[in-house]
Amino acid sequence: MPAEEFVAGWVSGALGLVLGHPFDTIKVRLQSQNKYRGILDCASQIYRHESVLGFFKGMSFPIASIALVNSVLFGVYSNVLLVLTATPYQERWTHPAMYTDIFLAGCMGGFVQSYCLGPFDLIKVRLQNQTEPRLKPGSPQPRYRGPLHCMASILQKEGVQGLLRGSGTLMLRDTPTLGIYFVTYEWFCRYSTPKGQEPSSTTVLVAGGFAGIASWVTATPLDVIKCRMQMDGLKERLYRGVVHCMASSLRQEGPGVFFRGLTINSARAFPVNAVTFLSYEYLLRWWG
Ligand SMILES: CN(C)C(=N)NCCC[C@H](N)C(=O)O
Repeated sequence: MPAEEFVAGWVSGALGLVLGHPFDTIKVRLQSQNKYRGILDCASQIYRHESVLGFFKGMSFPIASIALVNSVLFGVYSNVLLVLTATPYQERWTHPAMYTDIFLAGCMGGFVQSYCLGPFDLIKVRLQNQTEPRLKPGSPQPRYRGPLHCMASILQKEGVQGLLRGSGTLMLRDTPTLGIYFVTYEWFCRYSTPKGQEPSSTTVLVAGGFAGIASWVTATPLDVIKCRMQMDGLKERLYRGVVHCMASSLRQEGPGVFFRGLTINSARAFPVNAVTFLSYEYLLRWWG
């Protein structure tokens, strides 16, 4: 089993994560709170009330979990593709796989990844949605003092089931969109590279960026619902399930609700996934 693919997935995911976290915080706030007028308003409110640290709320847990999550995604993807095509990584560009195999391997990676990601993502979203400034003495205490306290309070108040809140929606979001992610990446690399050659660094960067955008554009409607399901239960239970959450969000806010955070998701997706794919490819080439 090629273990390098798992390690490369971890390192590349961590680089992308740090770069993209401030965008991610703005997106989560826009999707689950109605008090912001747009991206700039949200960013300036975070900066004014919570300082630059506000953008990095909830980052420690994703950093700790990215080792598991991204290595699972890239490791499962590469190994499923290896099983489907019997072509090792080194021969990927000389014997290109069929797009259906790439899509299936990506879906599988997304499906398995979502099982590991659920509780970490829930804690991240809950922490990102806390608007209390961290360092101001005398200001109200936030509900959660940090990721471990957040996890303990969820377990205590909402039970083990509480830690899995939103996980089903996460799985629905990630399974097809990660298929789209890898297909877009491969398609762009092949389109911009002469047959049989390895793509250049610029091609890998741009292909990774577009793969990120394509996957997030298609993931945004379920991303909004996932975010709402994860915040549900904090004060009162508003939704009876995914379909009820979709229907009531649509009824109350119109179809535009499913595209909330789309611009920021796409703006974040390009640099994050450009860096992720470039470091992934380089690490694997370096290991030979
Ligand atoms: C749910 N979707 C669309 C994805 N997970 N797409 C893959 C991008 C992964 C990358 N770590 C990122 O956060 O952009």
